[in-house]
Amino acid sequence: MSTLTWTPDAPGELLPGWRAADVAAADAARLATGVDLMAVAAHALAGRCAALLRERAGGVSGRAVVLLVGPGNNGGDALLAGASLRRRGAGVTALLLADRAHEGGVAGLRAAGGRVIRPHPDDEADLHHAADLVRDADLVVDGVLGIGARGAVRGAAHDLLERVALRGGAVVACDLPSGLDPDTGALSGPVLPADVTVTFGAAKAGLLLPRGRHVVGELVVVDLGLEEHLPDPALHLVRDGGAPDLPGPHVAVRWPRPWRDADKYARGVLGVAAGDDRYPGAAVLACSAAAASGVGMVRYVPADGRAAAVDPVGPLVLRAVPELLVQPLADVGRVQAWVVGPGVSEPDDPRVRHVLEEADEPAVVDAGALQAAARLTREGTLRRPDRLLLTPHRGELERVAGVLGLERREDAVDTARDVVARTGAVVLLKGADTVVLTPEGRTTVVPGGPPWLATAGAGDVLAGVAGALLAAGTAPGRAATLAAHVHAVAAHRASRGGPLHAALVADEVRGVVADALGARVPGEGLASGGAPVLWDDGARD
Ligand SMILES: NC(=O)C1=CN([C@@H]2O[C@H](COP(=O)(O)OP(=O)(O)OC[C@H]3O[C@@H](n4cnc5c(N)ncnc54)[C@H](O)[C@@H]3O)[C@@H](O)[C@H]2O)[C@@H](O)CC1
Ligand SMILES: Nc1ncnc2c1ncn2[C@@H]1O[C@H](COP(=O)(O)OP(=O)(O)O)[C@@H](O)[C@H]1O
Ligand SMILES: [K+]
Repeated sequence: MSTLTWTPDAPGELLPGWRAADVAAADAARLATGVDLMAVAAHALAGRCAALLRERAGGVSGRAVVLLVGPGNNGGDALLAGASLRRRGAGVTALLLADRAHEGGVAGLRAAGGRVIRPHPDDEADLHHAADLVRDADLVVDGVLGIGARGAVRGAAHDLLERVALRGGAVVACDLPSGLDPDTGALSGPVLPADVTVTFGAAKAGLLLPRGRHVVGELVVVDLGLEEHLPDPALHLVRDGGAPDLPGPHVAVRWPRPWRDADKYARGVLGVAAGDDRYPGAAVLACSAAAASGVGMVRYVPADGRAAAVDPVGPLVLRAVPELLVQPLADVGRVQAWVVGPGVSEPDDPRVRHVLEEADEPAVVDAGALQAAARLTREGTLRRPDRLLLTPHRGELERVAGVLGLERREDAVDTARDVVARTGAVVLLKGADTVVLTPEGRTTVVPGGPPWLATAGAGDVLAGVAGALLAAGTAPGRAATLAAHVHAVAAHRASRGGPLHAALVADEVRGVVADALGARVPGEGLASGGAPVLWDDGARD
């Protein structure tokens, strides 16, 4: 599977993505100014195809290019790019896979000397021949469907894609890989994973969402001058620092830093209400990760109101983080934020009740506290939802949605959006990639760690990192995005391509943050440079 990178090296911390309808409307507005958008799009597409041919096949002239052409303008782009490649000496064959094809495109390719074939959808020999052409090509341009796509690819294109889906040669997707839903990234039917996706005018949201991201390859966004015609983006993707184990500029700019004469209380005290006799390790992991993230102090609150002297979990936590305080619920000192739920197995744990029903500080609500948050939402008694960050994985999200009585959705991101709307809290949806959704309607996709991160306790580490950020005054939405990114980068470092366990991820967190803060922030010199930087209040999200 390819991973997504994007070119040119766009400035900024986040890559925005838009809904197909918004891009189509912007296209129309721009077309009305008299610009030949298709010519610009096809020119850029041909340029990237030529570059890929040079990289992969040693040149353009004499190389075999096959165009998969659908009924609309997407096929038109591919045909015109094919004409350009033909003029550069490539052998270009267009396979027309629908009952109609862009007329100007077909004429342009023919005029340049390209070959045009229309395989009969019911003729086995025709399809067989077409599949052979695709398999033997140095480069395939996927121009079957673009933003006009509705559902899985149908007809001859479907049958052909099914036959060639696992071919080895280079694939360039025109605007988007056909079969990928431009809004949700859902893949239906056969899809040719692309080495490069050349997308026009603006990145489509589906190219950045978890399900779509992995068939996009390198993403090239062609500037069509649409900026002034586009509304706010539907979502953003967080960029890394150039490699998965390097933190991106997002962290350098937004991670809270202590000012010069800060003290431990002002820097943020985190209460951790996690772990019990069944799951003591969750407390260790959440506290270790919080300490590694730069919190001023951790107060660990054991189960059942037990004093430190008799609680069996306290000594384990103290061994991992000697500087923390073990304080039973009745005696816990002031905190600026909470982590509640990791490793909490009793639904009636008094710590959960305290944090969700009595406390007013911001809180990360994870694992054993999620259903209680849902139940209290239903009963209308959940306190300060706008200061809560819910961190479910898919299974937990389903259960939360069930308690809330929400309609079943096919896509977990849609379910998460419904949970945000119903609870008024930020939701961080865990998975191979992480998606953060806020009540203000902001959706941020954070590229995940390696699949090795799907391991017990990894979520406890994430909760600790996010809790430290909340304690420092970072708003829940921003804390979620920062924590998920640092967690993923730390996991890449802990893994180095091989197995990891959760405690190793917590160990890497400190180095990831240090590297991010040592990095230069564009226009600001050294990120940590001299002048006091106050914990900010999240207003910049
Ligand atoms: N609008 C513009 O000005 C620009 C459009 N451009 C290109 O035009 C594309 C959009 O063109 P269109 O609106 O013609 O849409 P498409 O080229 O995506 O094709 C949509 C057509 O395919 C058919 N179709 C839809 N879903 C199907 C399915 N599941 N299986 C089989 N056939 C299906 C429908 O008949 C529909 O008319 C963009 O993706 C982009 O490549 C670019 O040239 C840039 C400028
Ligand atoms: N396939 C995967 N690839 C990468 N990261 C994953 C994958 N599956 C889960 N993760 C990440 O691993 C962590 C698992 O958290 P969680 O399910 O809460 O585990 P636990 O409850 O054992 O701590 C999350 O950060 C999640 O995003
Ligand atoms: K396409």
